[in-house]
Amino acid sequence: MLFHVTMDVKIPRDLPAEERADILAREKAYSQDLQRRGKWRHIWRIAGQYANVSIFDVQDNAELHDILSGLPLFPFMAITVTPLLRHPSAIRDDDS
Ligand SMILES: O=C(O)CC1=CCC(=O)O1
Repeated sequence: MLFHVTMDVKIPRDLPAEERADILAREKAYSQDLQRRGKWRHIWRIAGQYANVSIFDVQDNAELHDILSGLPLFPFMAITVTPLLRHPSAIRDDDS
């Protein structure tokens, strides 16, 4: 199942710099592992915002929930999930 996910990041300004750096490093490693495993298909920065648009390819809602709630930045993000399905006019074979 494919999901479009928007993550809007809001890290508190008073979070100690060391803690912030540690969370960001863990977030990057977590994301890149999921990308290598084909679960996190796309990640795009939204221009001008500390936010991203991502496409996830997972078994079901529960797997997506587990992945998103395991994000090191999860406590500091507003997340919006939109389920996707193949459009009948799509011509690319790898879109479903
Ligand atoms: O910077 C972001 O958009 C938040 C984020 C998600 C995965 C990652 O590496 O950073």
